[in-house]
Formats: sequence, structure tokens, C-alpha cells
Amino acid sequence: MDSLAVATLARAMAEAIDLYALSRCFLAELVAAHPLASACCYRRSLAEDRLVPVACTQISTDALPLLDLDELENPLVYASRSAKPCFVEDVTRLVDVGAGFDALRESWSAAPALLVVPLKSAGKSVSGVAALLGTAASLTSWRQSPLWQLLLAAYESLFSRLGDMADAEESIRYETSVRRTLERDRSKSLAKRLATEFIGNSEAARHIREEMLRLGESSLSVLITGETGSGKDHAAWLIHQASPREGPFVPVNCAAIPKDLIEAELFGSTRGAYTGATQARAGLVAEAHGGTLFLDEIGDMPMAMQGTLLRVLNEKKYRPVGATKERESNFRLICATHQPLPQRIREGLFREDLHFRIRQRWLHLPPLRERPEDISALATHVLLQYNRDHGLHIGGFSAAAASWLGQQSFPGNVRELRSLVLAAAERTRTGKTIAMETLQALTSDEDTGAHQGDDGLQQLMSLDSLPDAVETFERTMVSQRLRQLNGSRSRTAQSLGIPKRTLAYKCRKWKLDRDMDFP
Ligand SMILES: Nc1ncnc2c1ncn2[C@@H]1O[C@H](COP(=O)(O)OP(=O)(O)OP(=O)(O)O)[C@@H](O)[C@H]1O
Repeated sequence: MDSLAVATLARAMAEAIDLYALSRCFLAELVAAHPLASACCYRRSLAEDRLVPVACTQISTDALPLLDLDELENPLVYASRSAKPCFVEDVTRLVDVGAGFDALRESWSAAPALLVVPLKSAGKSVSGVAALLGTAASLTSWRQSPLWQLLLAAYESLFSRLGDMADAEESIRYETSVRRTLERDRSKSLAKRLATEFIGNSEAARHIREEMLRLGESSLSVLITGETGSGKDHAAWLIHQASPREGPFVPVNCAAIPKDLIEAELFGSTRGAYTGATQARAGLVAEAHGGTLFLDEIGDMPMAMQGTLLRVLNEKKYRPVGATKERESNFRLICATHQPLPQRIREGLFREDLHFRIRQRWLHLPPLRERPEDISALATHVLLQYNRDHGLHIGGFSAAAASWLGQQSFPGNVRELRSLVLAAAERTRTGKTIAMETLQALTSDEDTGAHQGDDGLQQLMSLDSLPDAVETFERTMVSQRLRQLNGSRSRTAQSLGIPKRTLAYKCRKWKLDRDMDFP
């Protein structure tokens, strides 16, 4: 090789923009100069932990096999693992050294001998191998050439530098593809989960499930609207489940917290901040850090508190009652209401700017009467849950019961349907199906309570404690009225002549709220 050819090769190697260009020019010159039958070069891939073809003088690298590093007797693997050259004088003697090597041998032209040299990086770890095929004599002469030892050293050093870049690119590509696969798997399993937990066959239910998946990905605030019992709480919980947020889901019923305590409940308080604050409390906003704060019945939030909440949402900071320093909490906000907020705004009861802020995304749950196709699936779902919880086997609904259910308007929506199915299940023997008469009896006024009074009154009269008797009576009356009014708290409070907040407090105390599994 004359000095011009050496200089040209050195320059081409120095200007190579990647491993492939570098190896192509080095191997081509090497094969021509010595002369060899063929040469190829493999890179050790960190991400895949195997040898990956980089260049070959004879065929395209696409036609070369990937080589697993557990083929220990494969000479290329041996050189890569041991960091030592491997010289095979008679290639035909290499048998059973691995499927990778067999595939490689098939793509090569016949040559008697093989020399594999490890390509070491500066830290002396092996970043690849070069495999040269030819006669034993030409391989030995190449090995002993001082010029080629110099060129090989330059090639090794460039190979290692460009190999690091290739590794980095590859690991980014690998990570991206792993992340994409994980994301695809995650969204598939989330979609499955939503299909088993947000029940309904209607177009509306399908659309809500898709929206919940999308909302899970976003961190914008969501306002969920819909009539009482239509599934707002349930949807909020599922959106949190569909989100990557690892913090907790913190529900707050704005209607159930007394007006003067709501700020301390939300933002926490220092010790002695107000009468009864015997110790410092963190508050629900702090609890929701990294998770979701769910403000249910946001339409009932007192006006003064609305202003404070707006500031917190805009500035992402809050101040516990009695504290001087502000704190931060990274929560995702979901709000729900059955109230028509635009009307509350017109009435001066809700701030328009807060409405705008909490409604960055909107999810509306239509009432059950507008999606009667969901009734059968929901009823079956509730009954299956009942069977599972009680270890029973109520065998579904009679044809007449199923058809009757499908015709009801359910003003209390899914909650009313659920209460009805649970009550009917309690009145049905295991092994039987729920009859239409059972459902009808439960929805008739007589069954909803008053006439059960005589026995109940006698039982109350026999109690030894007047406060207990009064509380039991109150609880029975409230739960029956709620059931008669399909779970509507506003109508129940109105019909019993008590403030909504008092009713909300009692519901919370007696755990009568959400699901109302009335006897
Ligand atoms: N699509 C659904 N699939 C399964 N269960 C549902 C579905 N929708 C609602 N539910 C169930 O119905 C009951 C009432 O739903 P939820 O409490 O979410 O209603 P809501 O709209 O928040 O009512 P409120 O306005 O009174 O707070 C809950 O037990 C809930 O799990």
C-alpha cells in the first residue's frame, strides 16, 4: 500500500460520519490490499446484548445474521467475550458451533481460514469484532504488517467513539420502542378495565369510556356533569385510575362540609387556628399531592370559598388556616355537580371565572332514561356483584322482570337501579330468578316504608335509651325518604324540612350516602 493510499484511507476514516461508513472504507481497503476473500464487522449491541452486523465487503449487512452472545464456540462470540483474537486455519473443521455461525458461513464465499480480531475501546472493553476470511498465509501477513497494526488501532479508536454514539442512539430507540409498547399495553389494559367497571352497551357509554381514557392522559381540570346517581363519582374515580398519577384519589363532598370548616378541611390548619383546632392538620389539598382532588357537588361550594379555590388553582399555592407560609400541592382537579352551573352563575351563586377554570375539559353523563340499552347490563352487573359478595347464585331476571326494568325511567339513575336490584336480590332465594312482581312491589309506595312502621315502632319502644331510639328513628326516616325520592338529597332535605347540609352530615355519619343499599 503506498503512502497516498494510506493517507486517503486515513482521511476517509476520519471523515466517516458513522460506524457503517467507517467500517465500509476500512474493510474495503483491507481486503483489496492483502488480498482477502472477504471481511465483515460486527458491533456489540448493549441494548440487545448480541453482535449486530455493521459492514461486509461481500454482501449486504441485511443478509447477515445477528449473533447471540451465548454461542460460546462461535469464533466471533469468543473473540468478543475473551477480547482475544481467534485464528481458525481450517474453517471446515468448525462444526456445531452455533446456528448464528452456520448462517454466517452460508453467506460467505468459501475460504480456508478465518481470523477474528476484537475491536477494543479505550477502556479495553470490546465494542465489536472484525472477521477476515482468506488463506492462512494472507491473514498471517496482514496480522504481521506494522502499517496495518497502526491502521487497525486508528480504526478501533474511531469504531469505539462512533459505537458509543450508535449505542446512545440505539438505547434511545430501544427505550422509545419499549415505552411505546408499554403505553400500548397500558392503554389496552385500561380500556379493558374501563369496559369491566364502567358498564353500558349504549353508544353514550362507549363514548364516555373513550373520553375517560383521553381524560386520564391529560392533566387539565375536568368538570363532570349529570343528574344525581348518573355515575359522576364513579367516572371521576375511573379517570384517576386511567391516569399515570401515583398519588391518592381524594374525594371531597363540598355540600357535606359545614361552611365554616370547609377551608380548614381543604387547606389544613395550624394548631389553635380556630376553636377546636387542638392540633395541626394537613388538609385534603395536601393529601392529594401527586394524585387527584375530586370536588364533588362543587355547585354547593360557598361563594367566599370559591374565590379562595380560584386563587389556589391559578397560583398553585395554598395557605393552611392560621399559617403564615404558603404551601404547594401538585394535584389534578376533577369537579362534579348535578346543578346547572350556568344558571347558578346567573343567580349570582357561582363565580363565572371559577366555572371557566374548572371546566378545561367537560364530561357529561346522560341520565339513564336517555340510554335504556344500558339498563340490562347494569342490572346484571349489580346482581353478579351481589352474588359474589354474598356467595349466592341468584340466576338473573325473569323475562318479564328484564322487560319491565327496561321500561322504567329511573329518575335516580344508576343509583336507583342499583338499589332496586340489590333490594330485589335480598328478597329472592338463591337458585331462583328475580321476578317482575318483586321489583314492582319494591317500587310501590307501600313497600317504601310507612306501613312497616308498626313493628318498627314496637322495637323502638323496647329500647332502653331514648337518644338511641331517636337516632334509629331518624336514620330510618331519612333512609326511607331518600329511597322514595330516588336518592335526591335536595328533595329529601326539602321534604323533611331540614337544611341540605344537615342532611349531608347525617348521611355521612350513618354512611347512607353513595350507594344507599336500603333494606
Ligand atoms: N356505568 C356504570 N357502571 C357501573 N356502576 C355504575 C355506573 N354508573 C354508576 N354506577 C354506580 O352507581 C352508583 C351511583 O353512582 P355515583 O355515585 O357515581 O353517582 P353520582 O352521579 O356521583 O351521584 P350524586 O350526584 O348523587 O353524587 C355507584 O354505586 C356507582 O358505582
